Amino acid sequence: MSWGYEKNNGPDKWADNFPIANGPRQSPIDIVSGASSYDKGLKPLSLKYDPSTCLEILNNGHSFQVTFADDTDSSTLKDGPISGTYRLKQFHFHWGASDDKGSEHTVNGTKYPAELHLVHWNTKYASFGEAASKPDGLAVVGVFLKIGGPNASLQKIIDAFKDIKAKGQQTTFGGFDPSTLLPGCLDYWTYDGSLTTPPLLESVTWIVCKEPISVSADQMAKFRSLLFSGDGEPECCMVDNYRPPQPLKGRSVRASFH
Ligand SMILES: NS(=O)(=O)c1ccc(C(=O)NCc2cccc(O)c2)cc1
Ligand SMILES: [Zn+2]
Repeated sequence: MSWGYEKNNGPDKWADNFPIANGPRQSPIDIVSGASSYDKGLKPLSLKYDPSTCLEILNNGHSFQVTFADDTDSSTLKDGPISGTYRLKQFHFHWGASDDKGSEHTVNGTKYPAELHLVHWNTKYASFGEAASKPDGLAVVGVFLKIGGPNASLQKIIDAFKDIKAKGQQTTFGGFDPSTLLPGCLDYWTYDGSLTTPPLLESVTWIVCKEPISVSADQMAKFRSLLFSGDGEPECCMVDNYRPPQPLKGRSVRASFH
């Protein structure tokens, strides 16, 4: 039985096969804004994305993800809390069965209906797979989604859902610019954490944007029409694919803003 988000294979069971689930730098966390410390040494994020590196969109049975060509430094993250150059590998989302939950990180206990993760790997290593096992190997930019007006950029992604409804389905998806999914203000919190799904590797510098982007209630409903299940299997809606906040275990959370 592989890991998932159901009662019998969900976050509370992951430690059975992945003991690092109870490790010292697990993600996500609840961000207590009053306990985060402003660090004037933190630089602004430098995100440079090339839409021509966008390759395909796929349903991997846990979320849907848009994958990028990462054989050159065309789409990169620099500065912010990191040193060196990190390449964009993919982005994906986590969301709830209803608008009152769905994000992985929370802010002062507040859950957002969804959270975007832009996943980057440190080019001091040869590949994503190698970087994923190093303490400074990955950097994930998290962006909260809140219910508001329709998001034109998200709509392009939603229009592709008909081709990736079931687990294992994928389709070409080119020319998409992920910077259209970023909020206007790139103020962020940052802390040392992990992947939020198995193998839960403790290799992620988390960069969580303070400002959410908007998504309409109808657009959120389309996310919930995707399936965890494969074609021909009993249909199981892809919802609540989020891990709850994990213990801080003494870590500090820094803020790039006052
Ligand atoms: N939700 S998350 O952004 O923390 C996240 C990002 C990427 C991954 C991921 O790539 N998992 C597959 C994987 C992990 C380690 C090494 C691999 O070769 C593949 C999982 C969770
Ligand atoms: Zn994620």
